[in-house]
Amino acid sequence: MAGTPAMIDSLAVWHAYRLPLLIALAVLVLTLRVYRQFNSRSKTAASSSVPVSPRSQSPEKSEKPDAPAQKSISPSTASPTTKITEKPTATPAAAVKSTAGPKRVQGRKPVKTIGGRRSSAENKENGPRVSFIQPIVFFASLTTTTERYANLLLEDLRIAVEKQSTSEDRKKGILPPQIHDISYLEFDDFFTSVPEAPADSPDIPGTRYVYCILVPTYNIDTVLNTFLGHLDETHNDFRIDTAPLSKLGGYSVFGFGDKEEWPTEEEGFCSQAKEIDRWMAKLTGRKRVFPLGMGDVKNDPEGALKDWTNGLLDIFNDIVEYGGLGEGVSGSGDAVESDEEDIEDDEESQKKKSSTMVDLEDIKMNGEGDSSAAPIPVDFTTVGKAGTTTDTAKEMVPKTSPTYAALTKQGYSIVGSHSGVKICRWTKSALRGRGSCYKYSFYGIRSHLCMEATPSLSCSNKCIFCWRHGTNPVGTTWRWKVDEPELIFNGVKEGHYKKIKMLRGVPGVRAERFAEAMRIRHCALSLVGEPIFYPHINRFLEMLHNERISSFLVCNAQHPDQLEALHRVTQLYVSIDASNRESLRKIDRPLHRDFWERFQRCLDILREKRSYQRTVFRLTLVNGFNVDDEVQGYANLVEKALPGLVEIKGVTFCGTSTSAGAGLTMKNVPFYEEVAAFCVALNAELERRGLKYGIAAEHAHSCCVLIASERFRVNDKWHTTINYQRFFELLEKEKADGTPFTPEDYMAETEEWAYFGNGGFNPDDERWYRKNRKPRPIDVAPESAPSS
Ligand SMILES: Cc1cc2nc3c(=O)[nH]c(=O)nc-3n(C[C@H](O)[C@H](O)[C@H](O)COP(=O)(O)O)c2cc1C
Ligand code: SF4
Repeated sequence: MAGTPAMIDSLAVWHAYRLPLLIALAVLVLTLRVYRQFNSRSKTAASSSVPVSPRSQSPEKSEKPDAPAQKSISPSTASPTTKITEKPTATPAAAVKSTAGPKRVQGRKPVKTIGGRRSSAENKENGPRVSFIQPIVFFASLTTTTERYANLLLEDLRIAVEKQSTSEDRKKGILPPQIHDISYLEFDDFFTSVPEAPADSPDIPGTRYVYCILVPTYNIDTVLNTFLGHLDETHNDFRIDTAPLSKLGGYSVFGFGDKEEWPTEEEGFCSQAKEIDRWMAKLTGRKRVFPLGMGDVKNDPEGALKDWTNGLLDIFNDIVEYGGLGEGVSGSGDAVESDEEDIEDDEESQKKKSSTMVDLEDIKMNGEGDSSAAPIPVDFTTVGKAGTTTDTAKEMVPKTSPTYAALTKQGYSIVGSHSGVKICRWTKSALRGRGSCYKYSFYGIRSHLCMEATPSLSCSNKCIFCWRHGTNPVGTTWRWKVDEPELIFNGVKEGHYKKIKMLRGVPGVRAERFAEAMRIRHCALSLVGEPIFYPHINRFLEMLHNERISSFLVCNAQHPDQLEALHRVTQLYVSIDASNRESLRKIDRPLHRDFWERFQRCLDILREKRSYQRTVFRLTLVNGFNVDDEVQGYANLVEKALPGLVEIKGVTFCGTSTSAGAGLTMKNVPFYEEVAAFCVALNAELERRGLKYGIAAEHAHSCCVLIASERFRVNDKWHTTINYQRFFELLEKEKADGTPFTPEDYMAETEEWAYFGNGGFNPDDERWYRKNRKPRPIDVAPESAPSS
């Protein structure tokens, strides 16, 4: 059928352009639909048919009272037995109560973020910089004990206020405390929303309340149950933000209980204080400024309260000094591990999250656990010569280098240009009363008193099982700028304390352990790298000892000259990663060509040092690499160096690309039974050779066993522990008048629970098993990794 020319033209155009035209049309229709959908949704929100509550019209503004500011009660005006309840000036919640209708509460829902980190935007939400703290003491008391202590706390706070500068134009500080008896309290005034800052505060926008809550525990029905009910209800009320108290500066709880009747927390000691602490964490968006404190009414409760108060005041000063809670605490800078509150406390979410749940000790600080924090390999071996440590020498880890970024991301604090400090998982565990590392069972080191540091991040090996070697600089000689030991010493201490402080808001951290942790007692120079590589290692050690900080130094048996020149340490380790040349080459992948000769020389030096120095072999067993048929070889090495102690542990699987490249998998991680069997075999071989050793202790939790020389056996009892006080006395005497001393002079009896066969877990601590996982070798692997 023929058409008109115009029709034919149109058809031709249609045939030529139909495809682009159809696509354009489809896009247009789609865009219109999306636009309309979006538009209708936003309209629904704004033009909801649900009537707006009259109280949602910014009650703070419209109902702000003219009434005088809240009155501060000082102990002088409050007799110990007076029930004191100061009503705050009209608060948003108070205003809400005066009219009928559902509550509407101002607050901030905590933002859930990956890994518990909060964005800077969220931090801004916390409002302006905190310049003034207004402490409020809340207490409940049936038989007046807690009330008495609440008044002591009030007095201490008042003294702290008086000690501050009194100048009129004071820009920051602590305001006079208030006190309230929970029994007479209108809960809504304080525990449904945050009252407004007192009108007489010098800086209203910069003033934050901090709640200090003191409660006893009663297993009968009391006001505490009503109070707990209110906290629960507030948190779960769908009309109220889950964290309506997030505008607080923070909170902390102290409980009183009776250990005679309720000896452990499992049996109910201070259980209600614990519950309140958990609810407050949720309601405030995890703003625990100081760990939960607990006092046993039969055993110096006042002392425990004093320690807690001192800690609290310290934090108050930090808050006003730095304008917020500081790093690591929710609602402030880097909310490290803040999501733990949910992981631990929220039973429901625990169930939901069980498949992905991890234990706190596994969550490494500063993104350590983050797979994106993959190590960046850096190799410095091609540059420089020994001794080129002039001013023009390069920095080992410059701030701008990828190595610096990778290490800090893994949780190291880099000090100066070549030193580092890091908190180990056992320190966190000990702070929470969940046990210390094997060094507690073997040598009496409580992990929360121990600092893990190194003055040299560089190493001369590339061990297959090292967590960090891909990240670390390596080299056979020191050819970098050398930092002064003072700088390193002060820097590592500062870094350590800073990291400890970051843990104060973590659930379960015990107030008394937190306070103890603020005084370093031990230093493990085994973090990573090679500490004796640092040219001023002896001066650094002297600084540790001058502050009575014990020194455990681990070296990799590759630097005999430095080992020979090393001064006395509390305990000297040499890593023995294999029993023969070939195996050592495969495992340690040393950079020195004469690595075996160096290794042998180090053993000779160790043999010489053993008369006046505690010496240790540290063996790390890797199935398929250094275990099979090597008992004889290890016995040869022991026979050569005659170390005082032999620590044997299973390798920790680190899952880095390096270890994978070396063919290391979970199969290479020995089970504890395998480690124990190896120790029995080695011990038998030593015995067969007439060498006087025995299996002294174990820490099954970290897959670690200790073989000790009979030098440390007195009256049929092992003495592998160290009397640190005695060590420092002897050291100081030696320094003063040259009186030498031996390892036997400062040994102490090993605890029976640590003996081989008894498990090695301190019964005073709470054994903590990871949930929802079968025990596997990795579960019992201890330190983050063997370092050198
Ligand atoms: C009936 C009763 C029940 C108690 N229940 C517990 C308890 O479950 N856990 C606990 O640690 N202490 C418990 N206590 C001890 C009190 O918490 C402790 O004596 C506290 O100091 C009392 O403080 P108050 O004088 O301020 O009321 C209980 C005491 C009484 C009299
Ligand atoms: S694992 Fe090492 S660093 Fe950590 S507490 Fe024990 S000794 Fe100290």
